[in-house]
Amino acid sequence: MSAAAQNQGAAAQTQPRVAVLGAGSMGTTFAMVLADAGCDVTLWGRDAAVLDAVDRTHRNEKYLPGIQLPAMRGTTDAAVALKGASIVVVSVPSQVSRATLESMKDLVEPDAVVVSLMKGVELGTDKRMSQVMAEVLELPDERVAVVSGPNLAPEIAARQPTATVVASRSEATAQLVAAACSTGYFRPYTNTDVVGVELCGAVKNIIALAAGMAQGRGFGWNTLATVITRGLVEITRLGLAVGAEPTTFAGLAGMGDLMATCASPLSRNHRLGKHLGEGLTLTEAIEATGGTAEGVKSSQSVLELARTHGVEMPITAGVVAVLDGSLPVEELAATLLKRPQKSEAAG
Ligand SMILES: NC(=O)C1=CN([C@@H]2O[C@H](COP(=O)(O)OP(=O)(O)OC[C@H]3O[C@@H](n4cnc5c(N)ncnc54)[C@H](O)[C@@H]3O)[C@@H](O)[C@H]2O)C=CC1
Ligand SMILES: O=C(CO)COP(=O)(O)O
Repeated sequence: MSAAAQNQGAAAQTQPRVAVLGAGSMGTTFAMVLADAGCDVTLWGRDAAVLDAVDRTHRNEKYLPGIQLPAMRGTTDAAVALKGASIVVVSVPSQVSRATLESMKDLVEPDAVVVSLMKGVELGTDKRMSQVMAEVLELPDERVAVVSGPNLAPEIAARQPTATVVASRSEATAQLVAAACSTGYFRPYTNTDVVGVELCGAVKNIIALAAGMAQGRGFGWNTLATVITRGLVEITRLGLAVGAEPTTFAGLAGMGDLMATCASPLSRNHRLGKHLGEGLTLTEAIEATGGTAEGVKSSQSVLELARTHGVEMPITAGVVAVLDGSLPVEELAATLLKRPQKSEAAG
């Protein structure tokens, strides 16, 4: 089926101009979704060879090998990408989002809606990505949105069906972004719970590291199901403490993304955890995994955030301890299982 035939988005009628910042696997994939949905897309990144190929041949062999992209522009010039863009999508690694946005803040159109695809929490400030974007670009709530869900980039790039959540405090903004990225294979649902949707996306990466570690140790489905289920309890506990809506956790951004990321070897966080479980050092595991595994750094900021709010997150604390070398990975399961007995109803 052609991209045009797949397009079911209202965006096709309006052709919003969209800048996507970050030409890695997710930035390029979401640029593809937007273009398939009828948007006029410019992808920005730092690597001239990558962006030149995107511009001329509509391919990004470095991050999406074998995928033919729809027509879009590629550039390393942020001014070119941002000029006239009514929607700006940010998809760089979370820990460089502030510096990236600082360098472009004067180029963003004054009424543009800014959308985060990033699933991390900033080290040092413990801020979610929408908070970083709003702070740097001085955005009101109605110009901020986040997209999060079970969205492994290689599967979306193959145009396999999935759904996602577009969250904004403004329902109108969520609807605008959802219309811009709605295709025959990508179905966005709207939500106004930005805090919950964003935290689910960041914390599931840490739980996926733990799931990968379990797999690397040779444990099977019972262990995986336990990590996923108790991981969701941790996500819910932190989310509720910082003001998220209870219904978000069972949704696509919560349970949906947790399942995809914990179960799939396509997840970098899962793979990195597995390498650690198999006995690689952190440096070796990062090297062997490739790409951005947000949970490595965000585990520290999420644990900080949890401590600030008096929330217990034992899996996250265990992952942090394995990553900083204070807990051997072989001892993670025993450390978690020997904690004092408690009622499941206590959450
Ligand atoms: N890959 C996936 O399946 C999904 C990723 N995400 C999120 O998307 C965000 C981006 O991840 P990916 O695209 O997957 O990562 P990636 O590792 O594929 O690409 C990262 C991109 O950021 C660029 N970059 C690195 N440092 C930079 C800097 N200082 N300034 C500007 N650009 C810089 C790299 O050159 C590369 O183009 C992450 O927060 C991730 O959690 C969300 C959903 C799915
Ligand atoms: O967020 C993702 C899927 O929804 C991608 O997970 P990884 O960042 O672990 O690859």
